[in-house]
Amino acid sequence: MKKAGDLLRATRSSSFFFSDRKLGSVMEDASQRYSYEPFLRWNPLVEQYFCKAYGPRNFARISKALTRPSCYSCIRVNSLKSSTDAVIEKLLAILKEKEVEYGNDFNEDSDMGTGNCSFSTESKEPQNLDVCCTPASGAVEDVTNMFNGSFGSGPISKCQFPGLDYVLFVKGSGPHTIDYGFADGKPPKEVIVSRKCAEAVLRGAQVYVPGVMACSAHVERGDLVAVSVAVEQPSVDGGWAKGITRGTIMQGLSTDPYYSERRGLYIGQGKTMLSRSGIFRVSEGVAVDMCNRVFKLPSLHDVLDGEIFLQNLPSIVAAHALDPKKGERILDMCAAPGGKTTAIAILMRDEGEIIAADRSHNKVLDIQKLAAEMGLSCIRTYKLDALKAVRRRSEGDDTTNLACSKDNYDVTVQSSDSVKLHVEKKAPITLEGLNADETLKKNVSNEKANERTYISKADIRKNLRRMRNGPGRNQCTGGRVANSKGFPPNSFDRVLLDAPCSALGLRPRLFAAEETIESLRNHAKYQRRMFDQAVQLVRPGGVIVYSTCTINPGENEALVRYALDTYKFLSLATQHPRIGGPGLLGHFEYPDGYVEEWLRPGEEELVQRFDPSSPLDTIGFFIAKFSVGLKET
Ligand SMILES: C[S@@+](CC[C@H](N)C(=O)[O-])C[C@H]1O[C@@H](n2cnc3c(N)ncnc32)[C@H](O)[C@@H]1O
Repeated sequence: MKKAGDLLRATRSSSFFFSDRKLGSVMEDASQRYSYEPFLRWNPLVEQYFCKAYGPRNFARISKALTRPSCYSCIRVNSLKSSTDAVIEKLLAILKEKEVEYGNDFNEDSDMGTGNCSFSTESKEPQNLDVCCTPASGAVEDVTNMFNGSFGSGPISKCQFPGLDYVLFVKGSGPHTIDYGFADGKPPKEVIVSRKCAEAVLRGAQVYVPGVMACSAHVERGDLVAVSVAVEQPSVDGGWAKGITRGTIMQGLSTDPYYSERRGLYIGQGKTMLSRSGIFRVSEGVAVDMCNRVFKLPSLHDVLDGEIFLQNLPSIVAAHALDPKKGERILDMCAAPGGKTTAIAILMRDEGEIIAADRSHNKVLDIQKLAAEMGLSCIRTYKLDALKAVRRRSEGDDTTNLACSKDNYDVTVQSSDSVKLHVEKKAPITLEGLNADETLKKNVSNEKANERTYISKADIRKNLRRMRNGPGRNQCTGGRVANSKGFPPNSFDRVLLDAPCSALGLRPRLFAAEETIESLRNHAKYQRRMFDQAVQLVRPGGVIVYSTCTINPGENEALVRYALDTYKFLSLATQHPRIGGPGLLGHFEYPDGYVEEWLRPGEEELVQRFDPSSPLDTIGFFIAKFSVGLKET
């Protein structure tokens, strides 16, 4: 049986692994070199584990899908502020006005040099709005069916799933073949960016100065450059290294850094906003204005503040699965930046109480900002370690206090009228992460990874501010955050645990080998401990929804198995809407003899597993919903 890695390598070999001796020669096939055909590297044991879970072919498909962005942007309309039709109209006008068609938001007046990069409808790129990205499965018809043909000839479509007509899809396109201007053996001028920068660019961002690793000699402002990415490579110590010094000059020769490794890793063409020396002299700002992208997704981050929220479809479905009712008391245990919290609040028509907690002070501020932006008043935010979310008896009723930013004296206090701050007493200065479990913290770096999908407008504004003004003291935005000591058992009608996880479902991803079998198992341990807290906090008769954005069954099906085997009063509940696929049955035996159990027959249809390679073309995501029966005393 061929392993997924073998299959991937086999597909890749014809274009990627021909002799290095040919590289740099005029004989080199430019269409192969200057293409986007990434290959996702995994830790070998992790790859084996996933091959067992999915089968090698499926895993190869999933792995491939992860290297690409979804072929559409998903938008949730704030139905308390606007109507879906009104938003469609505004978005169409915005798209037209800015000519932000499929990521080509670069026609704004520019004082750049000449270059042939400006967007026009006569561009060489296909402008056919009906051309979606090739889904990983290759089944364009399936994607069209998924949208029930509702895109028609326009770029925006309403979601056709029952109850989700306030969700909009804005079509993107790709992968596009780009002519990088390789002529007569003369290589184009180039810019190499970091992997994280490249992943952001594939999602529609520009290349910012900190993301540039290397650049051709003699690059001037206004030059057209080919942008490629330096992905981590095996290092001599057996780990992975970036292996490129920032500021390296490229000569267009095979001796350039990562020359062969960058083959097939070209993400587009752009116009430099600074000269080579400028790029490495300044610390912020746009370095390359991407004008010709491999994937074109409309850039909608900065529009219709408060009226819309860019959110992955499975996240919206997770809020629905919780089925919150007006007037209920809901806990969102790991809530920042508040995407699901605000979705829940809107489903409750802003009536009831949502406790939105996160362990990070600054991220709690982000929830506040988002709630304020969306005009939601039923959300109370707290800084709380979900591992200590159940209040111990000895801590009495003094549930919360006020934690201020580290340099509170120097910053403007930001609070919002529409976000209730439950403030009972002024607290001493609290440092972020003080409560976090140190051992687990060492092993689990999920928080950072997870941040990547959830980009709130607050984040974008914050980043823009930082670009302009620098990070500021302690990188702290300042503001008031209520510090919680936890909540009494059985005090919530419903609990959402959108757990920090390995984030191996997020797209696009160009490197996955940082996760080992051990780190994956540590994520799972962390999640179980959080789940234990959720079980105590929800009342009998209540509901728990558990979700992750990873494809790892150890953090998904195995958590469900743990929950059902540990707490006999829990049962899996049916979810509405049901859009994802079934869960995984079976088990996996680790080399150390530990057997990880997944679902048993009959349980698989009760969870939702979003496969990134399926025609839905979403991120990898998992949702389980539990009904809580009478608890043992
Ligand atoms: C997957 S993200 C949550 C995304 C959020 N639910 C949304 O939809 O916008 C996981 C969050 O868990 C938080 N987190 C990680 N460890 C935590 C802990 N021990 N207690 C509380 N929050 C934690 C992270 O700060 C991160 O914001």
